[in-house]
Amino acid sequence: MALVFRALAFRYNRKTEVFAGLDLQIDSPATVLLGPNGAGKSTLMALAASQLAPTQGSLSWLGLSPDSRKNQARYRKAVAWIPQQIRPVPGLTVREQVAYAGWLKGLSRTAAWEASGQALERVDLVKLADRKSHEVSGGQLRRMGIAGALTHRSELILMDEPTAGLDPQQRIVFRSLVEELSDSLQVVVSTHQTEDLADLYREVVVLSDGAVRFQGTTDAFHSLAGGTGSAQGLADAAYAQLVGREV
Ligand SMILES: Nc1ncnc2c1ncn2[C@@H]1O[C@H](COP(=O)(O)OP(=O)(O)OP(=O)(O)O)[C@@H](O)[C@H]1O
Repeated sequence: MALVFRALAFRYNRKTEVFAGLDLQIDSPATVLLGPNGAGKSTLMALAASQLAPTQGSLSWLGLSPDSRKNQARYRKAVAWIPQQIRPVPGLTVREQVAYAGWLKGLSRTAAWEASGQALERVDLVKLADRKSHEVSGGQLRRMGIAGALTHRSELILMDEPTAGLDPQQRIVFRSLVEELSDSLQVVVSTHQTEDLADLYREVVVLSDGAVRFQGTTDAFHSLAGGTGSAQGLADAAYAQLVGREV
């Protein structure tokens, strides 16, 4: 399990350089990416998903780089991306939308339909399978996105701010899903929520101004706070120490 960025540079335009030579290797099955607004988290996720291409440098997943059309197709099959804003195809049901995700990644129609049923069970959305996908809640939409990734057996799932806007109950559902997923595949999540850090994620990466300020286990992250207290209190204190701001 290794997502590797080497001397990665990326700019949106002449004014906005987000990364200028980033080196980062993510091996852990469950990693959380923290950072203040504008740190580059979403950009890094989109690069890792091969939705954006580096200006310079390289990235790879298990040695595979999305550096040609053929490699990109293979890469995107293995690496799934759940962006902040999921835009369902209007008119499709949840089950159709999930099957569509599998079909887009090369499954036959029959295989995609079968896989969508299994994936919906895994994310606990069977009851909503026949609901129109644009009529479900934000948390359900994200689970639908994950189900899409499971249809084509992604090995790495990148989730950008998956808990933003979720109520406490939806966060609990999401949490157990991440726990379950990280037993069999690699998960990288960007978030502003430090509350379930210790229980859910084995590794923390803190990004600020396009650079890695910290990478290590959640215990090592908490110990930066240099005291005792609740896991969330320690995480908040460690974070504030690294970037001088609150999450
Ligand atoms: N499409 C774009 N065009 C130009 N600049 C962009 C674009 N998207 C992001 N940026 C800029 O790139 C930098 C990194 O943004 P990014 O969205 O990756 O940060 P982030 O850490 O995900 O922030 P947030 O926590 O607010 O989502 C910021 O300075 C942002 O203004």
